Amino acid sequence: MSKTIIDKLWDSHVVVNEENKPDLLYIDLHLIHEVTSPQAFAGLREKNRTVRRPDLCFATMDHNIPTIDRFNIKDETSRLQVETLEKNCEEFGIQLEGLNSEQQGIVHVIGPELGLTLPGKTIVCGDSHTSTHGAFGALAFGIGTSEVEHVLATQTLWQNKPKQMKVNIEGDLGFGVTAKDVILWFIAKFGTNVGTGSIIEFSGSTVRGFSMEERMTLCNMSIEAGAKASVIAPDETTFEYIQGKRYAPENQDFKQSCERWSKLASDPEAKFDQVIEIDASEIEPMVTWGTTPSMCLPVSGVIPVKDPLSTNEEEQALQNALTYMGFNGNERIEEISVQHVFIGSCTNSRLSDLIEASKVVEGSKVHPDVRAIVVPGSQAVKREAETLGLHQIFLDAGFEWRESGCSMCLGMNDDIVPEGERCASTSNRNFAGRQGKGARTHLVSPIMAAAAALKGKFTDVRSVLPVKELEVNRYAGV
Ligand SMILES: CC(C)[C@H](C(=O)O)[C@@H](O)C(=O)O
Ligand code: SF4
Repeated sequence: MSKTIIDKLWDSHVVVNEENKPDLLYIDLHLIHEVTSPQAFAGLREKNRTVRRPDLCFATMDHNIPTIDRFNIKDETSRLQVETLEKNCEEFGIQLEGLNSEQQGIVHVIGPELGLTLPGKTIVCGDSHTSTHGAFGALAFGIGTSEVEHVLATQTLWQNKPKQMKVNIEGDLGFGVTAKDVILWFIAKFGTNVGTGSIIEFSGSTVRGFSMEERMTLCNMSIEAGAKASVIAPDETTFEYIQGKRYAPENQDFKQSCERWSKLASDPEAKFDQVIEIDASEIEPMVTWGTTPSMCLPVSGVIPVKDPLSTNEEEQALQNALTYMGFNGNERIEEISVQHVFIGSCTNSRLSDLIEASKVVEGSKVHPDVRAIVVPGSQAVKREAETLGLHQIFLDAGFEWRESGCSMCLGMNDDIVPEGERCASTSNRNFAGRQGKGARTHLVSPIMAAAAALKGKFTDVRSVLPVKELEVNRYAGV
């Protein structure tokens, strides 16, 4: 029988399969961070249990940590979570990349760059953006804290098999259009529920042409389209990225792995529950204006006012979003001024993101009314960027250059957007209060964020630099 890549990944991990019951799946890699693990470890302790496979767990701290003076965690709860993770990892024998580790970083950035994230694996983490790892042809999804405890204790997880959706993206992206714009455009067009109950396979020539970092951006935000997970079939680009990574298979083992991984593709006749076709040439640089990622327009767009065709509920959602964001409707995106620019997060803090943003910034100055920060996704990204001199380009322009962490992506650490102020952010969520109480978030690509930093308002990045400067970077990563 023909199988999709999702069937292949799923079926090869089923430990128990009984009719009308969820399947018990074996988990190959369990990523852990400080926010969603404390109660899970406490649960183990209460029940006098151990961690079944500490060697398949890997922990880091990223959400709560400061990005300036990183050892000085002022918030009590944050400090407690970080200290608790340290104690738990020590007690249960789990490898932890803590604040003084050269391998520390956002969990979804370090998994791939260390070669822990590999095709064919099942990967879970108590974090919704675990979908990022699907870019490698892994079955990767976020789990809740009680499931974290279950995986720690058993290395398995009960799961109902989701529906399957194929999103096929064909053709070349226009100049200045990035993977971030593709996923924002997709959510703007099909909504935040299009993927609900499904795993998405992204396919097509556009996706094949993407670097691993671009693929990760796409899969990272599939969760904002409601999907449980997303996956991209591994290919030469994937293998090239993995080769030589710290924990990746080596030599003969690597060659054999590649042969095995090459079979992880949907069979031509395989059936999906839904298929969506996208023409990449339609996509433009995008900016969110509201409080969901689907409230999003091309940079040339105008913020909506009342839509006569909308239901009462939709009308209310629109009005609430306009009020929260401080708009009346009818404003042009390019009129919106920003006070903060954040280049970072597990969506867009990898080396290629920083390289692209630096090309926009080089030789210019941040607008005097803007505070702009660059937060590399990991210590490795930071080191690589510094070797390339990117930090100097950003610093010379007036950006702050920070230590790695989740930072301004969410209001859980010192990097907060003050009430009523606007931030052009390369992160993935823009709901009310995400970057701090009353903060107004606009999601964009790294190059659009860089352009906004220079102009003090949203601007079409395509007008900022000549074409040759902005050739999409195919750098394979650190
Ligand atoms: C803190 C964590 C549970 C959360 C998530 O699961 O996504 C965070 O990473 C986020 O992006 O909102
Ligand atoms: S960078 Fe943002 S989205 Fe990613 S894990 Fe951290 S908080 Fe979640």
